[in-house]
Amino acid sequence: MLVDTLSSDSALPVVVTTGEPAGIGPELMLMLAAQGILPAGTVAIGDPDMLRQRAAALGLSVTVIECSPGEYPSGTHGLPVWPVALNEPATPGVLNPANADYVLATLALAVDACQKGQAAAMVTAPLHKGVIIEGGHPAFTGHTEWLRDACGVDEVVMMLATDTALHAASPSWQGSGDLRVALVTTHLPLRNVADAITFERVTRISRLLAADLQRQFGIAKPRIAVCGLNPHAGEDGHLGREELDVIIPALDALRAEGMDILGPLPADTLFTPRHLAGVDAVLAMYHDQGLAVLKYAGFGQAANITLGLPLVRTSVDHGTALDLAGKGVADPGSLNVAIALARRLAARRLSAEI
Ligand SMILES: NC(=O)c1ccc[n+]([C@@H]2O[C@H](COP(=O)([O-])OP(=O)(O)OC[C@H]3O[C@@H](n4cnc5c(N)ncnc54)[C@H](O)[C@@H]3O)[C@@H](O)[C@H]2O)c1
Ligand SMILES: N[C@H](C(=O)O)[C@H](O)COP(=O)(O)O
Repeated sequence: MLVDTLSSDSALPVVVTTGEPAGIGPELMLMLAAQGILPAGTVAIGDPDMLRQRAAALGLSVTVIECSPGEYPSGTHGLPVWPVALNEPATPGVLNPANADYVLATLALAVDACQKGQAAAMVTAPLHKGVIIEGGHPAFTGHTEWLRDACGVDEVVMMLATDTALHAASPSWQGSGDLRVALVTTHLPLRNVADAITFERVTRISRLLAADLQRQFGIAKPRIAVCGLNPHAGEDGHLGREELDVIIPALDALRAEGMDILGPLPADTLFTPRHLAGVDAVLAMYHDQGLAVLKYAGFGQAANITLGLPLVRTSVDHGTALDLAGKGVADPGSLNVAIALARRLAARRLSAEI
């Protein structure tokens, strides 16, 4: 399991931004509500009329209950929604930059609610980075970086984790337990990755990862396995010098501080059960190095957690899936995992007062 079995006993709701309105986010939320598996105290943030139209189009029997931000009804079977109005009507599968500000407004409302103590945690359904950029936000690269700036912190860490506890019957992940993968670099072109792997960055991200594995996941002394950047972790400098010049000195410095760090290890064999045994998290150097493995192991059974924030934020392990939007066939499993994990992390924070 990712964390202990604490369930949220906070009186505060967990808020879920419904994401890109042309994507699958709105219907995944409606599907969970229609299946009756949304935990009480879950509130959606989005356009109520869009959600009603999407429910009707998909034949989902869900009563959308519009509430004022900060309020939510208890004991009802519908989907409580804090309203944010679309700028223009949304069509499933068809992106519209005019709604970029709507998507960001849903995020701002969720952050505000967490900061004001009106919500215990926030969960984000997928947004489409490209259309946010085209909608007038050229520096936008993703929720993770946007939340870092919105919360006024210097650094955050993107970590995705499988949660087989919620999918005990799934055969897809045959490793030594749940897999957690954090990233040194996130959303930047592959061409720029090597230059972004600096001593400073590797040490900062590793320290944040270890601190939040302790603080949020209750792991007293986390063991972190670190990937090399180059094939065969650089082959002693013959296949790239980043390991010798940057990563090994950074990991040596972290070990000298008392951290339990393995590596750098060749990334192609690090993700095998023998190497993962006893490891609490893998630190990958770049997005697809780590997330391809994580998603192979548990797509639909994993969640994305932003570490280093003053609030709890989880998200799905997938994107807007425009090819599936409006069809009612997308898998809501990851959204379910993300909501359950947010509740557990919020409960842990509450009990530990962290
Ligand atoms: N948490 C997030 O906000 C988040 C996460 C990942 C990607 N994205 C964004 O989503 C957009 C599309 O990205 P992409 O095409 O790389 O990835 P994607 O996850 O949207 O789609 C990749 C493939 O997975 C399938 N898929 C995705 N979610 C699924 C689900 N719930 N059930 C079944 N199949 C599913 C899609 O149909 C597609 O074939 C991009 O703008 C990307 O940046 C956002
Ligand atoms: N890197 C994430 C993934 O592949 O699932 C995704 O793009 C979401 O990132 P944000 O949470 O930063 O939007």
